[in-house]
Amino acid sequence: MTYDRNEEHAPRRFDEHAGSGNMTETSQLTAELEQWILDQVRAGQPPEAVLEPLLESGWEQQAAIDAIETATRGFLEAHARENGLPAPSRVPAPIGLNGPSVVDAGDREVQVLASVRHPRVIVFGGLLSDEECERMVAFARSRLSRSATVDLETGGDIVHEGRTSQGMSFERGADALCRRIEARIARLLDWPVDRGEGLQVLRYGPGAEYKPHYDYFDPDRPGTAKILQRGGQRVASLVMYLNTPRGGGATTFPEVGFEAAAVKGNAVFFSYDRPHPMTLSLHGGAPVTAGEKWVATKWLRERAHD
Ligand SMILES: O=C(O)CCC(=O)C(=O)O
Ligand SMILES: [Fe+2]
Repeated sequence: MTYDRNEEHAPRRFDEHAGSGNMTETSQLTAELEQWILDQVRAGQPPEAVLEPLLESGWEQQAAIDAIETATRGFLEAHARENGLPAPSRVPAPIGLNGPSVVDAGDREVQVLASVRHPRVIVFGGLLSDEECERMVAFARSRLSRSATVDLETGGDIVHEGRTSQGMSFERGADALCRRIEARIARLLDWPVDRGEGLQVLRYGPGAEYKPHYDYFDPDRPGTAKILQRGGQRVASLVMYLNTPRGGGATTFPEVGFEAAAVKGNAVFFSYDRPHPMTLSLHGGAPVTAGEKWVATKWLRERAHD
């Protein structure tokens, strides 16, 4: 039995697992296929190792992903319960491995520069135009300097104000530029605009860094339950580079020795299907060694964040 539409293109690897014989005309999650998928998951195969044979057999990518999700959901939930882990959530999954090199993001074509399976990381090229980056920086910079003036006038807590002046948050849909970028991100990541938080802009001066951290909310902290009422957990992050620092400033994933270079207009996306270190989503902004670094971060939630 195979799950091909076209036997001539039957991939050998899949045939070995599935045996040979009848050919199905359409992509269907038969009981046998469901069992085969579960066998792969139980054997510890990564999702791509399950997906690829289906794609090679002629399945549409989305249909194949849906079939794998359906087949594995119950198993993964039970596995999580038995091992004391948080249950996995659905996450934005914009492309598969060895997918297209260019993705249509509606009003712009975005390049796929690099991709890692675990942690799930994708580096995008040309997500923002130079002009969009410059407008975001100009807008944020004037806000930051204004807040510094207020500090001087009030003589407020300098350390605290100094920290907050390094960042500013937009409401979602705050202005036309934010709306345009948010719509593009929603299309690129196939994740609705209303499941995104407002953009957050950060500025790192020379020597500044963001120590490795997780972006999800720690389930063990007392304040987390209240945060989760509005849209659930964070399940993915998109860090967009608004300039190219003269030195340093990469986004690092220290557990896997991977870093995304900060290049103006590019972005690094990473997802984490549960609030747990097993996602390997620990990441940080490495020290800026020369010049400054500006980023805009978009966090994606499980549900609508209204
Ligand atoms: O600046 C970076 O490269 C990382 C930023 C980040 O981790 C965040 O905004 O949560
Ligand atoms: Fe982060």
